[in-house]
Amino acid sequence: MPTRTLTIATRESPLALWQAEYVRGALERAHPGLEVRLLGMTSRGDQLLDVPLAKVGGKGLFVKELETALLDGSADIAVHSMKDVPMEFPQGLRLGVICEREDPTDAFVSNRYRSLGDLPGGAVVGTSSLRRECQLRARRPDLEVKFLRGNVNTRLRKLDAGEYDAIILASAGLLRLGFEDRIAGSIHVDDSLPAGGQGAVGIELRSDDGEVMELLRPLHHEDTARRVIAERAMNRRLNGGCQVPIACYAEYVSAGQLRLRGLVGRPDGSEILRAEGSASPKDAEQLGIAVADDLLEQGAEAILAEVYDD
Ligand SMILES: NCc1[nH]cc(CCC(=O)O)c1CC(=O)O
Repeated sequence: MPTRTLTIATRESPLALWQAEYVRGALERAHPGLEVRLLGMTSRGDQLLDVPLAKVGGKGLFVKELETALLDGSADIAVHSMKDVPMEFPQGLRLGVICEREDPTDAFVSNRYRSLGDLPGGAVVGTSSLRRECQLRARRPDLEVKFLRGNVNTRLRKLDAGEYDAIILASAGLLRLGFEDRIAGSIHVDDSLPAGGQGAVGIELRSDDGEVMELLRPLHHEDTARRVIAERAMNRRLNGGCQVPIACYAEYVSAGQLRLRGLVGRPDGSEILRAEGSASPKDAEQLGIAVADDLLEQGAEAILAEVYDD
């Protein structure tokens, strides 16, 4: 007899379901007798497929419905891609654990070309991420960037239909869904700095649910968490998320030192501000704030204000 049932609220895209199943498997392995079930739901971010996310406004387009399910008790935890999770949580909810990070890079995906450098002038590259777009345009102003949204499977289908010469996606999503053979190459973080939290899965729960928090604890990965904390602190200071031209990436340069790199750019690639710093992992939060402050001193605010007003 199961001693307890735990319900996971999840979006229904293939990637979201993979992540929820991953958490279900890890929880059931850690706690024999625990029965975990999935509660699938559709988010606004999944419905609004024909508009850039920067325009539909509001952060948390992918998490709001899941949070409602937590607050009304129909689910116990919500599983998220950390890069889609807003910086602040609603009253009564909190981030419980962050799981071990998958490959954090962006991937170059094409049926005809091997790398960004291999693309001829005028080639059409699909992405709707302002972060990817600004870095791409800065490096290759001769390419055409074309709008591309939809879940990972939809985006691959659009590439295969010939609408694009190449597309850029997170490596993590492709790897998780078994599409590693579609990755022509992962783009070095120097050339496409990832979004904060990219490749990491996080679990949200009710703040007062100590019992569920205890169940989640074995899934926590401290090294990943320190990196993601630094990245999110930078994003929080800049008031940005996945839908703005902000990128950041933290990595260990040694066991005792975390390095964070961040950038803010104009979507057209005409200007990119960069900053970096390092600190002890225990000071991850302050590291993120320091790198953000450096970017603000360089004029990040003006760039971000233009993007929000557009
Ligand atoms: N914004 C959508 C989204 N959220 C998380 C991932 C990929 C998986 C991850 O970063 O953990 C993706 C797709 C993509 O950017 O290609």
